[in-house]
Amino acid sequence: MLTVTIEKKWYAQAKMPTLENLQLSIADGEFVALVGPSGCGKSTLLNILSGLDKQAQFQLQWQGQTLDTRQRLPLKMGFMFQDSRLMPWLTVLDNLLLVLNHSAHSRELALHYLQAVGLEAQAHQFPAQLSGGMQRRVALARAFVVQPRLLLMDEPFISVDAPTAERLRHVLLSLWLTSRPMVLFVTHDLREALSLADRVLFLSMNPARVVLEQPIVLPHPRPTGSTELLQLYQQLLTTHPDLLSGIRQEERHTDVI
Ligand SMILES: Nc1ncnc2c1ncn2[C@@H]1O[C@H](COP(=O)(O)OP(=O)(O)OP(=O)(O)O)[C@@H](O)[C@H]1O
Repeated sequence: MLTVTIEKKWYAQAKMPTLENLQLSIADGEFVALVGPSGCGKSTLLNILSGLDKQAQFQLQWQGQTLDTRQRLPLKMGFMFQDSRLMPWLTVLDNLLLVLNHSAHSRELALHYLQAVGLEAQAHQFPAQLSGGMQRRVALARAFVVQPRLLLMDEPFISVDAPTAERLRHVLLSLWLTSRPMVLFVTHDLREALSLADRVLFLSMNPARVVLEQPIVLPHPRPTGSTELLQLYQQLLTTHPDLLSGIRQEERHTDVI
């Protein structure tokens, strides 16, 4: 179990803290989705966990032990961001080898993950030769090839069309079910959160706190258009209309785009 307690994160020019007294836990092998309105601090939270942001006051506990937050989290971590962030001058295979530091068996491992995302045949192509959806699959392979214990995902399927996003979620789930890292998955899209996660955490606006925690017990696969998932979605909107209104507006905005 990983527990993070953020006492305070206050950006220099801000009128109030972005995060305050925010606590969340992720069990070993658990997939947790984090939803909340734009600007509430989701990326800030991932930056703190990843070690990019060293200015926050926070505490980490891993397996009951308090960790020294001046050091990086002693867990192998993987990341996936809103854009695929592939190196354009490297082939698909070399993009994966880069994060493996060309260690022993790294080529074999990289090819294994490219096969897992259905891109073995594209190993020697460059990112620009691939579609946007394929580039996201390379980014997924790169996130998993390091065999992370904790995977931080910041809206990784934003701005791809709905069928491609559905396929990417399917690939993500098959990778996750094989190796079961802890996942913290940020999204604006409540249906996406419900389709992937074991548990969904809802954040309030600044200072952001976890205001609702929803376990999801539906079996996988859970397509975003399935009756069970839509029922759960509607039920949440009916039970927590105020809380979810900010998120729903953003979903509508995304639909329009
Ligand atoms: N480097 C920074 N300096 C000052 N303020 C910042 C900085 N980064 C983020 N902020 C502010 O902190 C708040 C939270 O930003 P953050 O990007 O974490 O939100 P978010 O929930 O991830 O938003 P979105 O869903 O739109 O990506 C926002 O008000 C933002 O303007």
